[in-house]
Amino acid sequence: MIVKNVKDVIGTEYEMRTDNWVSRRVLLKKDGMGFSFHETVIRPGTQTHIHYKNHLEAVWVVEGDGEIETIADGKKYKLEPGVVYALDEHDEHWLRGGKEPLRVICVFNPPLTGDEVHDEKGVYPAAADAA
Ligand SMILES: CC(=O)NCC[C@H](N)C(=O)O
Repeated sequence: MIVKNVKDVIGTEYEMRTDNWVSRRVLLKKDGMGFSFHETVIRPGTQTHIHYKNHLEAVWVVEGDGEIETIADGKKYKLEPGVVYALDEHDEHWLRGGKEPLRVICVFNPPLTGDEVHDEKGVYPAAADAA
């Protein structure tokens, strides 16, 4: 069995920090679960273009506020604690932080290897490339 604490990821190579978000990647491909499992905090007032062409992601909002907008149809969804969204069609979207830090728990399938950040098109590389 694997038991970890997110506190042990903070400040390590598995905590990715960008201008718009910080992601603490607690379970990764190396853990052999078939998915990766992260805590992400989106900084207030930021806007991130995301298009996970190589992954499926589900997101559970636990704290804060924000918004997601799907680019194909311009639909906007308010993000608040309890909201879950799943990018089941690799949906290209804008992720916006609100007034308070937006804390979410996310799952990626296939799992991230650890150091992925969005490229200029909002994509994370496929796991084989990232390994
Ligand atoms: C919700 C979302 O996709 N935020 C960007 C970071 C991502 N959650 C990650 O953990 O790499």
